[in-house]
Amino acid sequence: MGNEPLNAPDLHAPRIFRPEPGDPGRPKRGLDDEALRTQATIFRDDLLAGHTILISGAGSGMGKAAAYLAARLGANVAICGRTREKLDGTAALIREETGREILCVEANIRDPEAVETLIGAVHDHFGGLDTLVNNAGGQFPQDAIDFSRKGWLAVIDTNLNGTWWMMQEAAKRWRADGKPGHVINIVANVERGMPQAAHTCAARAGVIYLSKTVATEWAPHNIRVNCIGPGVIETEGFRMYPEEALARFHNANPMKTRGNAWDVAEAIAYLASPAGRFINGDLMIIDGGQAQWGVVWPAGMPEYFSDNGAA
Ligand SMILES: CCCCCCCCCCC/C=C/C(=O)SCCNC(=O)CCNC(=O)[C@H](O)C(C)(C)COP(=O)(O)OP(=O)(O)OC[C@H]1O[C@@H](n2cnc3c(N)ncnc32)[C@H](O)[C@@H]1OP(=O)(O)O
Ligand SMILES: NC(=O)C1=CN([C@@H]2O[C@H](COP(=O)(O)OP(=O)(O)OC[C@H]3O[C@@H](n4cnc5c(N)ncnc54)[C@H](OP(=O)(O)O)[C@@H]3O)[C@@H](O)[C@H]2O)C=CC1
Repeated sequence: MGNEPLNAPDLHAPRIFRPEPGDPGRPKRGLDDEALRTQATIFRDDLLAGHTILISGAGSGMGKAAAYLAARLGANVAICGRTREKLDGTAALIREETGREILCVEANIRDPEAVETLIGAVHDHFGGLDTLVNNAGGQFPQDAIDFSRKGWLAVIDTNLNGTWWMMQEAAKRWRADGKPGHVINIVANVERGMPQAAHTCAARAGVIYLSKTVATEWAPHNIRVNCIGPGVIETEGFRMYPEEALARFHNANPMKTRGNAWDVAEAIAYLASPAGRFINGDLMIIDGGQAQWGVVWPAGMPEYFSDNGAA
């Protein structure tokens, strides 16, 4: 697979991709319900019995897979997102496969009052919360120089502020109740930066160091805080990227492959289980080695980089 530039090498031409509503003519991506139903797991059936887990953005992708796996392992599951039908889809899958009911709350994590209500609803419904998974988030691919102010703010507000409102609110409740707690923040592999994803890179780096900091501050309250940094994981979220770019996403890592939502769901289950009890302030990278090698230009590679700089 070559690394030809996707766009004409005009340094002044803005690279913009906006998916059409409904994605006409585009393939569905990620693990569908059928695929989720048939995933095997190494974990025992009752691993998370009695454990309450709240997963944001669980109407699709990694959040949905994580919610489904947690329910299979016996957890009390609460999920949130902005779109009711997507949340209902996750609840229906879980009901059909496990017979368990989950709590679905329509909430925008950018709204701190909605977040306060959400955390309260989980406590009211299940009598507490053990693990919060901040998975909701996203971005669009664009050269940073062309970001609109609104676009920059949307990505920062979702991925940094939204994550913070959730973790702070959960921690306040844990402190008030004198209960232990655990936060898992889904970020991204930002170690080498991310061309055409600078907004999310800034937000995720913020979350990683926020997490490392409060992992210490909140240790006296028995609250652990960890991050998971996925590399290129094929999900419904790939609709944000043009097909020509997606055809090259495997070049992001030396395994030359894409991960899937189950890879991340199993890592979440591991961290939430008793096996994770001494893991705190960590960043678990699940990226097939992207931190060491690989290149992706999700909005099109500028000609300047097209020979890949290989010696
Ligand atoms: C070393 C190797 C590194 C490799 C790096 C590779 C990088 C590729 C990453 C691949 C791996 C990551 C994959 C994923 O994360 S997949 C999951 C993605 N899922 C999503 O992104 C879905 C959620 N995303 C969103 O909801 C939106 O993107 C957003 C976060 C912006 C949500 O904001 P909001 O709900 O407010 O959305 P709006 O549509 O109203 O947009 C607000 C403004 O944002 C600007 N905007 C939005 N879309 C685009 C676009 N496609 N291009 C340019 N600008 C955009 C715009 O200003 C919007 O306002 P207007 O509509 O009024 O103009
Ligand atoms: N897939 C990948 O390769 C990678 C993904 N990530 C990150 O992992 C997380 C999961 O991604 P993935 O499963 O791939 O993508 P998806 O787009 O499938 O999932 C993101 C979910 O977040 C929800 N969401 C977005 N904004 C908000 C908001 N303001 N409030 C509440 N919910 C919101 C969306 O639902 P709705 O729009 O209905 O609210 C959606 O269900 C994201 O943060 C993503 O950026 C990081 C690195 C790589």
